[in-house]
Amino acid sequence: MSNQTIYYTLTDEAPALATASLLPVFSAFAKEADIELKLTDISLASRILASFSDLLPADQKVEDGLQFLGELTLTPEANIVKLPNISASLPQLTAAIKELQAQGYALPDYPESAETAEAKDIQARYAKVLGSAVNPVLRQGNSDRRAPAAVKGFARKNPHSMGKWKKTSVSHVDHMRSGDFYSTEQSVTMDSAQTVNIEFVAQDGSVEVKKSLPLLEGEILDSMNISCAKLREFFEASLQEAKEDNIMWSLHLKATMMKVSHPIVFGHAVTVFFKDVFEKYGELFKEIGVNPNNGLGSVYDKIKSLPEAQQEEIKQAIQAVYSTRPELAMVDSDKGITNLHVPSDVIVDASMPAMIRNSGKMWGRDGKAHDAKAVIPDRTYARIYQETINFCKTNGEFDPTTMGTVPNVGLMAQKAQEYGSHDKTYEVAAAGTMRVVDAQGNVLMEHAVEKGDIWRACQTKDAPIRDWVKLGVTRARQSNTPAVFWLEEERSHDNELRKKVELYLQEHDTTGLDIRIMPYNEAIRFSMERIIRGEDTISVTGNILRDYLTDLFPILELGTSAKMLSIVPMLNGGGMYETGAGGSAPKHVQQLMEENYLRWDSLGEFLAVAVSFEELGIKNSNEKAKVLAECLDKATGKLLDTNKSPSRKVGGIDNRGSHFYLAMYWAQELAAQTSDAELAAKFAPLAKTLTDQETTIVAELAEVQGKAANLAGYYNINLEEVAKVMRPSATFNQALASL
Ligand SMILES: NC(=O)C1=CN([C@@H]2O[C@H](COP(=O)(O)OP(=O)(O)OC[C@H]3O[C@@H](n4cnc5c(N)ncnc54)[C@H](OP(=O)(O)O)[C@@H]3O)[C@@H](O)[C@H]2O)C=CC1
Ligand SMILES: O=C(O)CCC(=O)C(=O)O
Ligand SMILES: [Mg+2]
Repeated sequence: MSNQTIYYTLTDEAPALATASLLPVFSAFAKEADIELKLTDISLASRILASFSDLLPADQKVEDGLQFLGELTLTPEANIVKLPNISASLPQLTAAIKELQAQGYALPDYPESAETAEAKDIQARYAKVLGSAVNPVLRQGNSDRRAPAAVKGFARKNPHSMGKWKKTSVSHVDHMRSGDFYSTEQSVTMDSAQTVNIEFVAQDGSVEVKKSLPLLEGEILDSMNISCAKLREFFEASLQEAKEDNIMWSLHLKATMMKVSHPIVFGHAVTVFFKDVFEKYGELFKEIGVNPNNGLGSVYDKIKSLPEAQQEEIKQAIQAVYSTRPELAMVDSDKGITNLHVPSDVIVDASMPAMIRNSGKMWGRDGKAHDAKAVIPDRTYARIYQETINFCKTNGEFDPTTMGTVPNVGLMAQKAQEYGSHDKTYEVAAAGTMRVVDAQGNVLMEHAVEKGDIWRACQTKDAPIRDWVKLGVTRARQSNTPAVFWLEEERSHDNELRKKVELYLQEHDTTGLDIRIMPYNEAIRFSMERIIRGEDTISVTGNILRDYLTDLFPILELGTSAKMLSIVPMLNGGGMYETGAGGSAPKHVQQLMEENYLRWDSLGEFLAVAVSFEELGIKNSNEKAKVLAECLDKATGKLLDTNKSPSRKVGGIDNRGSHFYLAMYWAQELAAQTSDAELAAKFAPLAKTLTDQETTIVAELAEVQGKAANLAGYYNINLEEVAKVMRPSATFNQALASL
């Protein structure tokens, strides 16, 4: 493997479309510094194909890009630019399978239930692809996410819209008060390396070993349980309260990343909300394969197999429920898609900040925004949103022109905390006890459980914690900013973590630094009190708070988390540069298909690639790579200053136009710099051509807008076909080819 290789990921949806236009720019420039950008396909479609590769004919086999990159992350040479990918919910996974089957791949259907060995094998293969299956594998380091100074400066000068907050807003967060993960969490730190067993003890005393877990010395192991009965009671009470108070009801989960536990929670919300329907048609639904964990969409999908009259009857029964329940938040009011239709439509990290930015309102049936009860059942992290809402009610909305920033240092490496919980999460089949037993037979933790409860264990290894503390201190020192470790005395996991934080802080010179440890509510209030005074505060948090906060603050500060610099310094010395902190923006693809306009902002890619070049330059003493990086950063600054980022609507500059401007400014910077004469000479003609041809190129790009675009595939895109749509300017293409 050449050290001069950067692996650029091909993912899904909007970022994959953007790649068709942007990668040719990066590749053309990189080659002048002897850098190769290798595209590695980790899209949902390719991951499905890879996991069935042994069963596919030779011409349909694909390389397992994720496995390749996963191995690469463990080496010091790793230099990966990672774009957001779909973490597929079951409905998305089945849609992708269907598309691939239609394209001629003889893939098996997803088995709804798996009794035979063959079905079990198929299900296990698909389970590997389901949900957040990429990030936990590639993130072999902790996370450093921040808004670069140029981006923050731009947001201050060009503030995004912010919904007004009124003191009279009745929006709030509703969560369980008992029986959730928060109230049941137990945690231990292993004093020696050993294998422990997760066991289920039935009421008759029989013991079933669910799993053996090899643990390292110093590893933290947690276990916790959600009571199914209390969860359902909570949903019912919450719905009744919302109905009485005449407030919209809106569920916010992360069924994608928490791929085992949250779809089950989502399913309970669906069956409680539509209780009348599920009571009446429960047996029938079972027969036709309705899975409430896949949302109301599953009902509409599966009843298609029934006679028309019966379908109509069920549809009417669903409609009748709406009059007995509070108004339900909508995902797409024009199409009648509710918050309970598909588990991956409303994803809490992005959906709660969007609600808070929008005056605490969600969209209703009438297409208008209304105050809402935001339902986030488990209290562990839900409370930070209530605190933010309280703050906005008291102090009004945040002001992007003056507010400070909250960068994050997140514990994430080696599947830390909830990230690694999926293969240790169980929907309990019968009443009994779930317990963890050590090698000597001592019971380390145990929970009394009932049928339907959701029990899980999480692991956090010592080395990642030590690295995370170091990263927190380093960021505090480098940016001269107070850093707060968010740790809660009420959580036993955090108490174990805290001992290590206090220990490992001693390994660093912290003189002159402001480093604190605070419980979540205080930490967020402290950060927000500082933010409105224009002051910055680093949040040093566990994995889920990392995820939540790196959407929450960017969306309030910058309008989107796409503008974040997201670095993963890997434990083994390599680096992964993630683009932005958000997702793959499915809505953007819809707009491209309808009117050939892609509003995806590639700023995250620009920032990530600059750091990737810089790191490669440092590691390989490649001076040209460093010059490319410096000039790319300057070009990005200029692009912001001159307002050449994509606008939202047809007629403006879209993703492709912003790529052209980036290339033009980048070439201009390279031609003008004096540290590398060879590069300056090489890029001068390109800078001239692009500058001279600006009007022509912009016109060629604008010409295609406004008509439908055919992508020939949603999940399994053909990059050459997509390039026809995404590279419509012959003049620009020729200029790049001439390098
Ligand atoms: N790192 C990763 O791999 C991540 C992957 N995901 C995956 O992404 C998918 C969508 O998740 P979702 O929660 O809807 O979050 P997204 O971040 O994709 O979308 C939320 C909204 O943010 C705005 N947005 C996000 N990125 C950009 C960008 N680059 N340019 C302009 N606007 C942007 C868009 O708003 P508007 O419509 O107003 O333009 C978009 O509709 C899911 O499949 C999820 O699993 C999610 C998070 C991280
Ligand atoms: O892996 C995922 O599903 C989502 C990751 C995410 O949202 C994040 O890292 O911010
Ligand atoms: Mg996120």
